[in-house]
Amino acid sequence: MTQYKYHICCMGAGYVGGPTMAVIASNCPDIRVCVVDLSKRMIDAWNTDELPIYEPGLLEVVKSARGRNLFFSTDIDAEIQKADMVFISVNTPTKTTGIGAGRAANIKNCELCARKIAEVATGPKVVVEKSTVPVRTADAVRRVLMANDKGIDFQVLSNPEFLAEGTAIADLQKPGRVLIGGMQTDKGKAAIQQLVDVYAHWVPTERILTTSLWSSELSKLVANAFLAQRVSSINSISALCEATDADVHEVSRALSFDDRIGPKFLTASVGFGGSCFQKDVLNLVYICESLGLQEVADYWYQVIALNDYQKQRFTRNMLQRMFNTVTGKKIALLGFAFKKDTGDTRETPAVFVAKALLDEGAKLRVFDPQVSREQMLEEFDYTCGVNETTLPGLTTSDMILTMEDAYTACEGAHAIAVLTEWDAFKTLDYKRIYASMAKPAFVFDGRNVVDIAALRQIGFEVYSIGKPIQKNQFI
Ligand SMILES: NC(=O)C1=CN([C@@H]2O[C@H](COP(=O)(O)OP(=O)(O)OC[C@H]3O[C@@H](n4cnc5c(N)ncnc54)[C@H](O)[C@@H]3O)[C@@H](O)[C@H]2O)C=CC1
Ligand SMILES: O=C(O)[C@H]1O[C@H](OP(=O)(O)OP(=O)(O)OC[C@H]2O[C@@H](n3ccc(=O)[nH]c3=O)[C@H](O)[C@@H]2O)[C@H](O)[C@@H](O)[C@@H]1O
Repeated sequence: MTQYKYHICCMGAGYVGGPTMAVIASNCPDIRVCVVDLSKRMIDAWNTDELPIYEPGLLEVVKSARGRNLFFSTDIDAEIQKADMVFISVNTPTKTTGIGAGRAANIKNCELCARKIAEVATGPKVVVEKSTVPVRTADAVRRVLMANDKGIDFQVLSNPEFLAEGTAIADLQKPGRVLIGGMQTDKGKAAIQQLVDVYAHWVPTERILTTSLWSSELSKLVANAFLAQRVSSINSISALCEATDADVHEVSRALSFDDRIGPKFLTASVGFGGSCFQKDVLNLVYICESLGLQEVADYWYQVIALNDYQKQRFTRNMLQRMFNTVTGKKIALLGFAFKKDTGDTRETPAVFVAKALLDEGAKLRVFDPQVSREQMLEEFDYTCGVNETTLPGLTTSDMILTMEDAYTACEGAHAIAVLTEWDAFKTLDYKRIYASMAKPAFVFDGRNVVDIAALRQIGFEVYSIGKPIQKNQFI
């Protein structure tokens, strides 16, 4: 039987738990890592080569360690008992009801994990908050754990994750930084060191930062808020560019040469999506409001308000350019995921654009290389309440068709809306697409991926975020 130096259990086998633990296991053959989840479906999929999430390079990493020192299981109690260290990597979505609804993060799942650990543990453990949580959640986790009546010692650490979907493996293999927060007591420092030792297997120690628990928890929320703020900032400028014939790409580039600003996160878009930016900024807003810091809350809330404006602005422009009606018109949506190289659709701007078009009576033909029809319809239902019962007299198939490829999606369409920046959309045969579409044929590019000049040459009427508008094309 293999002897492991250390045992890790991770509760939550989602976008963070799965890839993070796979990378730990592949870099630490001396550590046994087991990822557990309440969802048998997720665990079963992790044990096949049809992983439950799409992430470039993930399957190779999983295969390199699965069965050696990486395991996926639903036997949560047994795996917690075996572990020296338990990561909590469960979802912390925005609350939908009760106090703080629409703002506060729901940490119910984290608390349930802490209760489960306290219930089944038979020896001391380091418990690591990997989920993104409101600042001071570690205190709640610690109190739940310490309320066990077995006299077991638990140390709680905060180790927020900074990976981005689509680049998760690269981000995990070569992280910009690993952040570990812990109590500044002897036991707390010893626990911090245990986690440092895990990451030090492959991360240079100068990139492993240690802080207090509260600084670590808060830094994660603030990092996402700063990133989201940059996207909202450049998106606000995209509206100004369209009004002045400036080009947002040129403006971004000009900014990026200033070292103090830098080149990243300056790409204007139809709006940011994903499961975290909105959730985490709203959570920051809620925390500030709860602490009576209303001006600070208002400041950060603008990041969300601008993002909503950007999504609405995109759809309003489509409507206005298409003679103020899309009723009965076929519209091809290219892309549905919230960004390229992922199949994740949580908070995707595509669903908001799609919902607004459906409200106007459009018929949607959607293509995304990584999103199934089932998942799209789930997203419509979850985010906008659109389902068979809310489309009176219609089935969802009357209004939303998912297509095999971009070409069939565009056949007979009046307009194309590019909503995810998949590389493949840059090199489509747009001449062929143009020939198959109703005329005038519109392209609304929410991701600035198409070659505007080339498409205009073919005959398309093209509108891209933050780009000079082509005036009087048909006059
Ligand atoms: N998705 C991302 O790119 C990133 C997410 N985060 C944060 O990481 C946390 C997890 O996010 P995701 O992995 O995206 O969520 P997810 O929804 O993909 O996965 C969470 C998993 O936890 C499981 N779970 C829930 N309660 C459980 C319990 N009591 N016991 C065992 N399993 C349980 C669920 O069944 C689900 O499979 C969130 O707090 C999120 O804000 C942080 C950085 C990046
Ligand atoms: O906490 C999290 O969940 C993660 O949130 C983001 O990662 P993610 O949401 O996966 O993806 P991003 O690359 O940040 O993109 C978020 C959204 O912003 C949009 N975006 C991003 C960059 C940009 O310049 N413009 C822009 O519109 C993307 O298209 C996407 O819709 C952060 O980048 C991660 O560091 C963080 O760990």
